[in-house]
Amino acid sequence: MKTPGGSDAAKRRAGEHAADLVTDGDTVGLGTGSTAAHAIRALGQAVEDGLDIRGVATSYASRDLAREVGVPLVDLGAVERIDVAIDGADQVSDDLALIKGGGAAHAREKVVDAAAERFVVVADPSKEASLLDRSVPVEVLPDARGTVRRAIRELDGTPTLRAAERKDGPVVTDNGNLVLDCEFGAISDPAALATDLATLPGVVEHGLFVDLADEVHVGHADGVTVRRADE
Ligand SMILES: O=C[C@H](O)[C@H](O)[C@H](O)COP(=O)(O)O
Repeated sequence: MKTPGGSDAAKRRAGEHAADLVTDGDTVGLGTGSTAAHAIRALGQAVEDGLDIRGVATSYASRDLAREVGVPLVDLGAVERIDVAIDGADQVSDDLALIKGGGAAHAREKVVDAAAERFVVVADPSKEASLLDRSVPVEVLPDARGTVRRAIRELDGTPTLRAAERKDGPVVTDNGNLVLDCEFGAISDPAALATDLATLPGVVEHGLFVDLADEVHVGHADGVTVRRADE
């Protein structure tokens, strides 16, 4: 689930800074969420100014925004390689592990972000943490919600079915599935938890992104700081 907060100016600085990395001919992964949206808008402006790229959307929302601002799109199913992906995060740890999926887009985001030669995370300072401790979104097949809920409890997690805000009933993802937001407290070993979650039957994808981010661009009042995985 989304945590409210984070300055929009900081998100915009991060998004625009990351969009500057994109060069002519690139296939670009277009992340989902309020921070990635700033990057998509900046890319739309760059395309208007002559940049030649094609975008790969990670959700209906990023696809619609890309169309609105004039970023040419290609279907994920038609690409084998992505040059750079720009995507937001709900939380970023010191070692660049991420929690994503506040907008329930993490399944497609993970495919796109993992396929990118360069995966750039954009964030505001409210997303930074030494250890991940937010709830982990887990997308599940609708008929597996009960069995996965039980399995999450056996992993010492507390699952909550994500409810829709302007519709009765649960959130249904772009893929037609449901989301369990799973509380694990402070996650000392995200890689181990990621493996445990990935092996549960009925789990389509979870929102732990471990060893995927190449760099994180964090917007501040007076500029942008960049942290790299190889530093
Ligand atoms: O499912 C949504 C995505 O993982 C978003 O990238 C994430 O929730 C961050 O979104 P925002 O930039 O709006 O905080």
